[in-house]
Amino acid sequence: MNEKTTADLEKLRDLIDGVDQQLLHLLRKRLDLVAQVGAVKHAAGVPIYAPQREASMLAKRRDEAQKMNVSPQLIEDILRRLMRESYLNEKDVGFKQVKHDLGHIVVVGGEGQLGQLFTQMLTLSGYQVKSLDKNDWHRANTLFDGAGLVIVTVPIKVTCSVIREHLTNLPQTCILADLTSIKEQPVDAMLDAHKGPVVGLHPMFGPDVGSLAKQVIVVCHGRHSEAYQWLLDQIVIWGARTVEAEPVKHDKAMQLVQAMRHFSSFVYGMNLCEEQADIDTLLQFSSPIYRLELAMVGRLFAQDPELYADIIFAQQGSQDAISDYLDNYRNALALLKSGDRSTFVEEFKRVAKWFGDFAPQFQHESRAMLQSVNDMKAG
Ligand SMILES: O=C(O)C(=O)C[C@]1(C(=O)O)C=C[C@@H](O)C=C1
Repeated sequence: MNEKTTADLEKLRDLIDGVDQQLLHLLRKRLDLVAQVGAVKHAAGVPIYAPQREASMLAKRRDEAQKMNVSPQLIEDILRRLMRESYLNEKDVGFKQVKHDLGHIVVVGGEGQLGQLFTQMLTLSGYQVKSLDKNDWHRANTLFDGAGLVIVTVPIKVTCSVIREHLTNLPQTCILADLTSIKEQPVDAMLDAHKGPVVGLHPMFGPDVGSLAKQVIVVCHGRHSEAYQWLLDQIVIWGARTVEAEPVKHDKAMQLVQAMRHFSSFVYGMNLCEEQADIDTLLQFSSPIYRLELAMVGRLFAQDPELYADIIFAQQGSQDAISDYLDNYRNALALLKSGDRSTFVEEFKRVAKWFGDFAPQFQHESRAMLQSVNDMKAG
């Protein structure tokens, strides 16, 4: 059935169409300017992401919006979305190459998704990148000859054996780095296998990010940091932020942030499957928050099970973190079964106090996310 309309409504809609078309022209104009910014940044080696510029620009536009009786949040949302577009456009121009006398780079596991992403970023920055995948070991010596940087990005379960068995004869000055999501064992293995510069990296994002702007890469220093400082500078030019961490501390955090988180999403999905839940019906009755939650769980099952098995099975300590979680779940269930509502409320308050200022901050952040989930609904 056609939507109801009137002649007056259609007249107004024509005017709106005109304004939207003007907006499109303005967007084109902005994109052209951003392309020029990209070229200037490329030449000067200025990072793609400029947080101070963003903050001052957003503050000014919010202020102006307020005076024009336009919602400050509206202009902020639009500008943030536009800046996301800028990161992608500026990336296409390429990046300034920080290190010129490096020799080539070898990505071990270059055919994997993360390997491909790093190959793309390094190539866009002017480096010569060669891939070494599982069927290429027979020509490893040729590939490593003259290499200035070797990056290991193979499944976690084989990372240490690949390093210990195959990376013991790299050129002395070559930098050895890895992108594994655990750090203690791979960094130890790299330090044992190679006597030159070593650095452990953990990109805190999946390979499907369009650009590295605002993304975080954890850096675990191994040896001779002065030799690979250029790589960290290069990463910053890509728009990412580097965060230094001790491998053991990093791995402990990963047990909670990754292994336990992914495991509970896995169980959530498994439970829906066991219950033979009808996802269409669930979605129909879903508030945005439930839809978001379902999307976060569902997206897990759109990806490679081997990858998640790798992450979840990688650390012995993850089992303890998951067992603790199960204990807490059991205790909370016992409260529910006993009908002890007041203790539940007390527990709730205790945890809320522990979250402190983060609780309202997360509420604020999630509000924007939930609104975008709602915006994306069609029909
Ligand atoms: O001004 C810049 O440095 C830009 O790259 C442009 C722009 C924008 O789209 O306005 C994009 C990314 C930066 O983080 C800040 C602003």
